[in-house]
Amino acid sequence: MNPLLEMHDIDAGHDRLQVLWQVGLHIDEGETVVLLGANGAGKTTLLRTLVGLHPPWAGSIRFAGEDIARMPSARRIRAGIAYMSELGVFPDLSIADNLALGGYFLPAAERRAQQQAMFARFPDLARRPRAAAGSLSGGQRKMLGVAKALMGRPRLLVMDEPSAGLSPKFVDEVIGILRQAGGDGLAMLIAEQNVRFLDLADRGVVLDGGRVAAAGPVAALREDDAVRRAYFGMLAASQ
Ligand SMILES: Nc1ncnc2c1ncn2[C@@H]1O[C@H](COP(=O)(O)OP(=O)(O)OP(=O)(O)O)[C@@H](O)[C@H]1O
Repeated sequence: MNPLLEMHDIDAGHDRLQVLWQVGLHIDEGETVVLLGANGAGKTTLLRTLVGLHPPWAGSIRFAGEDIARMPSARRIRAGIAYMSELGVFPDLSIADNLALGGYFLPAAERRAQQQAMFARFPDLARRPRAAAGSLSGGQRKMLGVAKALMGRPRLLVMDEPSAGLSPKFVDEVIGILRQAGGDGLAMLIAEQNVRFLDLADRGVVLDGGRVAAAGPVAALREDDAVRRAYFGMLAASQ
């Protein structure tokens, strides 16, 4: 199968501080990949580089066969890449307006149809569509973030720490929502510190100090002693 996304030899940083060192990553159509790493490992920098919010210093990014490394963010969205930042939603805007923003590039009729489809898929959001997103519970807010990202019918959904700030109960809820969001050929890249997200994944990539420390199918990663010691032990202990 041809990869949907291929990133090769990505170097990136902030001012003169290099954060990513020759990072490579690929995702096939419909595949879910979890990007694991401790605080400061470079996960957010890598995701922002992928979606066009942070220019890489070096390296290549191909999406659906096209070189997108210098493509502006707006065109990457139109090409099928949706990004859910750690914040996810605009808390002062209504649920309906958050969804409408997610479908900003769609023709009006399609945007309305997609909004109805999201309300049907996530009934919790349909109860009070005019309520501010900030009035939702933590889990529901993530649900809205996912629905907003799905509005534009992406081929790849990129998420930065969907579990951030959530209690274990809501983490379960978010994992359930993402399970529901998958399928239909949607690929997902999820940056996380919470190893429980590996349950969702086909493959994992472990970033350590801005370098890929390990990558492979989830089962193989769980068996990798170095990875277990460095991450799973530490992360399991932090749950
Ligand atoms: N805007 C910035 N200016 C300067 N340094 C930054 C900036 N953003 C991130 N960094 C630094 O880059 C490194 C990687 O940060 P990044 O946010 O990519 O890691 P992360 O793996 O997403 O961490 P976290 O899980 O804490 O969000 C860190 O050392 C961080 O201090």
